[in-house]
Amino acid sequence: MKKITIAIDGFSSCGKSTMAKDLAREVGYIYIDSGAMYRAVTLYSIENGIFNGDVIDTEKLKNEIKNIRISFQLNKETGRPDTYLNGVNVENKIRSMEVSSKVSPISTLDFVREEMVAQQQTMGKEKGIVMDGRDIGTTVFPDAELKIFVTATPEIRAQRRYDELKAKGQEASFDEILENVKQRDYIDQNREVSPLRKAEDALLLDNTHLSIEEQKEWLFRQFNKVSK
Ligand SMILES: Nc1ncnc2c1ncn2[C@@H]1O[C@H](COP(=O)(O)OP(=O)(O)O)[C@@H](O)[C@H]1O
Ligand SMILES: Nc1ccn([C@@H]2O[C@H](COP(=O)(O)OP(=O)(O)O)[C@@H](O)[C@H]2O)c(=O)n1
Repeated sequence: MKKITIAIDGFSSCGKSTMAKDLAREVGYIYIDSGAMYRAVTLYSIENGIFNGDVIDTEKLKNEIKNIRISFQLNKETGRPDTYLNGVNVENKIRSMEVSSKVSPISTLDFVREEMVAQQQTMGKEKGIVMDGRDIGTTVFPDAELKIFVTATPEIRAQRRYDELKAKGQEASFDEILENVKQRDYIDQNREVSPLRKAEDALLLDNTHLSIEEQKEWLFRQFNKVSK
């Protein structure tokens, strides 16, 4: 079976990484959560005085972007990759509401995107990779053999994220999450550089009424059609 590149894009919190991780594990591909990389840059910015309230010191971040090293390491307990920022495991910290509320503005910056896209393309050089995000099928891997664009209603997506945070024992407000999901969708779709949009050759999946199992089966069917 030939190795291919799989790009999964779409709106926030609809289940992209859930299905991407499952597929990667099953077929022995590398999985990369590109959103985790933008979240790590955001966490770095919060922790290093790049934010003054909501205002970003873009000059400072531009000077420091090359010092931000992001990597992934398999967590043996969860069987999934954890995100590391300059050698420190930040997997939990990058999922906080504070990071969620600041990540989309950081992701509009052209020099941040340039750096992340270059790293992502290096990770995918050998193919055999599943990457999820917002611009994977349009910008990072425009030649990917399989492209999926996932969507679901904002209310369902906010509910899924709410349930996830609650299950982890984290404080969460449904209304705050719904507002954040809608706000990020707006910024992600309307930014100048690589806005969130469906690549022309991507398959559309609305998983509002699909279970995790059903969407996984759907993705496997698409993979089997393309990788033969
Ligand atoms: N089809 C589904 N039905 C119900 N919950 C789902 C479904 N797909 C994913 N989830 C759950 O929704 C939450 C968000 O999924 P995730 O894969 O992190 O989304 P994304 O990567 O698109 O932000 C997770 O807790 C996940 O377990
Ligand atoms: N390829 C990507 C991936 C994420 N992002 C940005 O990073 C944010 C967080 O991505 P994510 O995948 O972790 O988002 P969730 O839907 O998982 O909450 C998005 O809202 C985008 O602003 C991006 O600009 N490009």
